[in-house]
Amino acid sequence: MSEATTPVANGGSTPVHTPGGTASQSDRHMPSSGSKQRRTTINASTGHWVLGKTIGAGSMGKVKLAKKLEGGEQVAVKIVPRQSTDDGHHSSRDRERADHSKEVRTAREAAIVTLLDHPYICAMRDVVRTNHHWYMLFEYVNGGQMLDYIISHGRLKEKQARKFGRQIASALDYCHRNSIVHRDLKIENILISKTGDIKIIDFGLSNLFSPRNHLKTFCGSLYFAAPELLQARQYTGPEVDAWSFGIVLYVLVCGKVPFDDQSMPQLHAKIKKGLVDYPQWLSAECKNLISRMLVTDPRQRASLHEIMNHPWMCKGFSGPPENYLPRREPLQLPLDPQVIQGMTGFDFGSTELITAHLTRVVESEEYQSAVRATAREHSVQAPSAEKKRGFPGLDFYRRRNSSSKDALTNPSAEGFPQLGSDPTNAFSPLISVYYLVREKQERDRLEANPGAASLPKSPGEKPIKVPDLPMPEAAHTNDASYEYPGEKPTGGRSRPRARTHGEDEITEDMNKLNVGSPVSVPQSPALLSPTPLDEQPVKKESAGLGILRRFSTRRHRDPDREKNQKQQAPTLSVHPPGGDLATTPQKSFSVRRARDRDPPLITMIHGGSSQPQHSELLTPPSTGDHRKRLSKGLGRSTSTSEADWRKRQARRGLSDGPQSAGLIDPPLTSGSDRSNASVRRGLAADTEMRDIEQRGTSNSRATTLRTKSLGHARRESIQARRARRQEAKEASLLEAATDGEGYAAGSGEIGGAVASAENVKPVYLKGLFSVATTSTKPVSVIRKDIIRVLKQLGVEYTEIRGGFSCKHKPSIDLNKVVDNVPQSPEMATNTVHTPGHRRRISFGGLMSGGDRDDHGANEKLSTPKTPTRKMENSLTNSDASNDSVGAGHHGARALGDTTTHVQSELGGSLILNFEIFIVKVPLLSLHGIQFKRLGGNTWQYKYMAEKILKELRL
Ligand SMILES: Nc1ncnc2c1ncn2[C@@H]1O[C@H](COP(=O)(O)OP(=O)(O)OP(=O)(O)O)[C@@H](O)[C@H]1O
Repeated sequence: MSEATTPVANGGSTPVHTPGGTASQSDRHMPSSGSKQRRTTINASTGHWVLGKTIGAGSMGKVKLAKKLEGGEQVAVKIVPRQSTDDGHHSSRDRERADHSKEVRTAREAAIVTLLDHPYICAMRDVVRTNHHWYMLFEYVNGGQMLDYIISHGRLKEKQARKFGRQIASALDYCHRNSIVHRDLKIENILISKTGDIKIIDFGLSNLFSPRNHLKTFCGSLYFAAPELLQARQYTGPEVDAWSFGIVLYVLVCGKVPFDDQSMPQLHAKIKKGLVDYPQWLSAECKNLISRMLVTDPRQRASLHEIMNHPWMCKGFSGPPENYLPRREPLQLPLDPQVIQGMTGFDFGSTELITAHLTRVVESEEYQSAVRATAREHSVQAPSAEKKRGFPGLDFYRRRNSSSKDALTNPSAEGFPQLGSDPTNAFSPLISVYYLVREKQERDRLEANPGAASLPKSPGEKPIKVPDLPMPEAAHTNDASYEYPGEKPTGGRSRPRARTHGEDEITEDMNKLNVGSPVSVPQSPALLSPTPLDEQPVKKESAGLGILRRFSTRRHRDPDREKNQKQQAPTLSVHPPGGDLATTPQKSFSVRRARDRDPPLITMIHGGSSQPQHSELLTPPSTGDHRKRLSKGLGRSTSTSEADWRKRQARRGLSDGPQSAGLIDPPLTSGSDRSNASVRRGLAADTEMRDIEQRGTSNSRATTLRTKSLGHARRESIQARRARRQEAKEASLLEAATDGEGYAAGSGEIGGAVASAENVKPVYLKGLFSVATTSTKPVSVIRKDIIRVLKQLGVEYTEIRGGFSCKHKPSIDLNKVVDNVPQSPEMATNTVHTPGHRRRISFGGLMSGGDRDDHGANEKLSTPKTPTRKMENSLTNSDASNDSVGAGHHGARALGDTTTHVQSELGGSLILNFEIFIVKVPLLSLHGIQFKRLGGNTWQYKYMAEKILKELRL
């Protein structure tokens, strides 16, 4: 039913509330009932946005590009359907529960992210909730995913990894000091901006934490999940992010995940044991840091503070990364009622309750003694720099940083300030949110009136008018928990992502503080009232499978539930992207629906023991000087992101921003990274070659790669002049062809689109290319090569502006083979029906639907017994997918074996949708190719990208 025909509270006559303002009411005039029209515009408080092409998809929904009518600003819109469309597969109760869970998670993500202001966290611009959807408008991050980066480059040099690592640390520290834990940090949730800086996305599993309480929701992706999660232990919060960060760092520097196994139980066991294999090329410092992060005992694990101060992190920099926390003073009474008003979207209860409880916290002896202690500390140290980092002690840095030996041996807690001891940082969620709301209001105020003075110093000042954040109707039940009740049900996501074995039960801080009774909070934040938008519910689309999501033990753990799941699971099908622009009045958008409507046939790519498997596939070709040269932008000390952020801050007049001298990463001066570079390069190259040989991708590949890395530079020097001449010619043409975001005139699908330089999109990603992805060949040759390789690999493609829209689809209907599949998925081998190429390609477990213990022969066609199961290797909410797990059904003890469910979505995950763009690398006389995954399994995608690159021989 279209939204226009669904009577909703507040209908079109009531202003739509958003965190950023009030949306316009024009949506109420959208087409009426039964219309198949899909939304093409969004009216939000920030303006009118025209939806463009789909740029990503996850388990919550799809992400589309949108352009502002006024001014052309672009944003990424995460479109989250509010009603599950798993018709016939779930009982209505299950569906309701799932929808409710999804609702509160989305509301929480919106509520949290809208308050954050950090250069390395993807900012939310606006949010609109309609009858059927949430539209979350984020800043558009157009540099691709970190995953793509790793695929193109393989493992990173430590210096490059350090840059990213510092940015991740900065963002996490900022979150943690605001009482927010991300809980789903993984390589896929790290995007790269056009300036080469990271942006963390997807706070859908984030939550508030209290240093004095515990969470117990089991969520995240298995490969990145901390051992305590697998053991169903309660946790405070930051420590699980620290573990995930350790995994991410390992992936960055090693090009593979540290814990991997085809067998789910084995994988669980490996994670719990925490035995990590460190490649020999890794520096001792890097190894030490990762080993401090991947400590199975969370109490012994490095805190963010230790991580940020670790010698490896600080190498070449003047100190730990900046965390961009604004300067804060301890709270004093009276509280600002306007700020309190802004906290009502946060599940803390009414304004009266919030005021009462916050007052109690501020008056509590614990808070007051923390204030006194902090004041004492600050009085004996240089205040500004340390405070800006949120760290209390300068001598502490000196101590930790003065001796790498010290830092390498001491446990995390020793000598480090503990979260919760600083009245301005993570003392309690209530206090953190108070600061965040106040700072957000201040930013809004300064944006609206750039000349305005900074924060009002007293609550007596005239309050700033901010929009209300009313609760959604579905969310007015609650208890004294910071964890939304929606933690219980899993969430009706098209692909459940949040996995939990329990519900967090954080008792309100005041209990622990002895200042009063627990806060009674309403259920979930409501950011918006519904507005009558007419639209087709966005259908599910498979994409964004976690890098780790490919296993499941569920069917082996509980046959009954397995059967149940099979019955309930959606049939194998690929849904068209419902939100695409079939009816858009904006002719300027791309229409790319056909690829998603194709039948759910699977092209079975071959597997074989000789083929690369999972994480090993991440190991890249070796790189040479050429790559080094190309990559030199990565070590920039002050990123454009930071610069942008600073500019914003400066505009706002927030002098306490990150612009403080000395706090920003200085230019890299240390030669230590370079000193052993050649040795390490050699080692790395050798190791890579060994890897390549071991995994059987053929010696010729190794040779090719090695030759390429050396030969490419030579070739380039010869061809450089010619290319430069070409470049000048092309430059004028490029400008006109840069709109590769779906706003191109006409359909956006153009024959022979990249036949000439005219359609080549220049990218300013210097440093984000490697030998494997760049070439001095003319565009026309690259285009022909790509077409040749795509045909050779049986990839369907359509030429689009600047590149190719590709689909690699199954050629076998899994429904027909479902009963014949062997149990063993991990050595899945399938036959590729590609003309002239019978290849053996292993999905490396991506087809896994069961564990290894009962697997069959390697060469068998291996697909999950239940084709509709997801192959994700994510952890599943106890309530997710209507499967209770953990204590409720199997007992927490058995969590390791029972809580990770098969969540197959074969149809979606085996159909790869991706794009290849031929791009121009400015100044370097090169063209590069960029991959972008739109949907399908990560590993399959990774393999395909590697395969194409290899065959292209750029
Ligand atoms: N701000 C953005 N700019 C550009 N692309 C984005 C942005 N946000 C998301 N995407 C793309 O959309 C994909 C899905 O986004 P996101 O991870 O937020 O969705 P999700 O449904 O929560 O995913 P998951 O299944 O991992 O939980 C991302 O992997 C990315 O490719």
